Amino acid sequence: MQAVSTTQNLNSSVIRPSKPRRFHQLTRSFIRCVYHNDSVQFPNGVGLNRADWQSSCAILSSKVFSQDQGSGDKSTAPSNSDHLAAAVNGHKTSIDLNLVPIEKNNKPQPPTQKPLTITDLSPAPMHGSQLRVAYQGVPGAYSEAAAGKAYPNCEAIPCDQFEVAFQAVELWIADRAVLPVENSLGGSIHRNYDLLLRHRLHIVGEVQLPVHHCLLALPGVRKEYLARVISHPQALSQCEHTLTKLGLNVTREAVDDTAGAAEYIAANNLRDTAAIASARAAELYGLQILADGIQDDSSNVTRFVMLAREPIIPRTDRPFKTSIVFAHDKGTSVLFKVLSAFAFRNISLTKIESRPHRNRPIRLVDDANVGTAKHFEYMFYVDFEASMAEVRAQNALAEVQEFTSFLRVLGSYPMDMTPWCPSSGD
Ligand SMILES: O=C(O)C(=O)C[C@]1(C(=O)O)C=C[C@@H](O)C=C1
Repeated sequence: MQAVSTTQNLNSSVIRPSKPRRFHQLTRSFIRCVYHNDSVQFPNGVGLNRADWQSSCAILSSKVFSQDQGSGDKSTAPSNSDHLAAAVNGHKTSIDLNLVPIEKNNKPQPPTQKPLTITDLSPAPMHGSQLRVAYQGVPGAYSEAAAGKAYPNCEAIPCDQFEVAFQAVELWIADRAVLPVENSLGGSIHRNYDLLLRHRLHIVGEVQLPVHHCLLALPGVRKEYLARVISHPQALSQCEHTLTKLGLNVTREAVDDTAGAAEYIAANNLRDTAAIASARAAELYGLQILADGIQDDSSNVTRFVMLAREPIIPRTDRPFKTSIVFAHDKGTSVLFKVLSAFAFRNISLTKIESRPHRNRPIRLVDDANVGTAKHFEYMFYVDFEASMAEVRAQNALAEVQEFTSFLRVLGSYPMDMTPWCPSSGD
């Protein structure tokens, strides 16, 4: 299974990339030309004035840049300026979301497009005008569909890991990344929360995608022949009860993405294995649909965030959401105070998530009489329903800053307000 094993082998090298000397030199000259006049030009032609945005949210830059937990080791994680690195385009992709070759005789050609790996992240010329959007997985993955929903007509760039999608944007191989952060059945995708903190990309939007799973197998295979079901761990957990109800006597195996599971079955002609994946993956890899709509809940939905190198300028003429992450020195007792900064201003929280504090996971409290208490320390991620262009949001964050030792705004972005339509199978 190419995509799956590649991913696992690359894990350590991707997280700690080595930076050749030439990389730094290119980086500096490129920054000079992009940040001319202190304004940033997006590839789509939209100009941003950084001063406007920075003053409008008036946030906390010294804390923000000094205390990022994952990137604290500057020798290994790319710095902010490194992220605006040289124009690179070593990865030539050809696939269009709507233009996947499917032959008339029902013998589909599997897509030739390979997931981006760390070796593709090398400098090369700038790209053309089509927005290039990195996602994790191979064609047919839900993340690819989310990229297409977020940016219709984009060029979707498959990446073999979440981290590679982040790096693709940082290295200008892609203009945006679209990554899952939570699912209505499976919960949070913690890896991406951790990566948001470690990298310097900004959340510029969100998109919610109804996820409709199918059980796929090679043509002619019947459910009774199956010994194994493979898929992304989230997809397996989203279908857990239905698999049991179908009476399948199968082992479950996790792989990197749903469509990759379908591709693997087709490539290896596995007649005892089924994949949980989309109907589009069945079409792409020539599998049949044994069961349709096997998610445990028909309103199964995954929320994705769109990431860019620069923030968007927050507005007040439509509903906005803001995502922050913070930590504090005084244990969880501060949490109530932080949350009340929003409650007092009638700002609704839509999500709160905690992750272990990497640099300082445990706080010891010694009491001579009873011993040593060991408290876990956390990074808290909060989404709230307000734009950073609103004074109440700015005031709330100014107050939050009083209680916290670290605070970073991950992004202030338009809420996905598309009408609700549970997964229908397309
Ligand atoms: O494997 C895929 O197809 C993905 O896009 C990944 C992913 C996830 O990470 O949660 C996305 C949406 C679904 O919830 C299941 C899997």
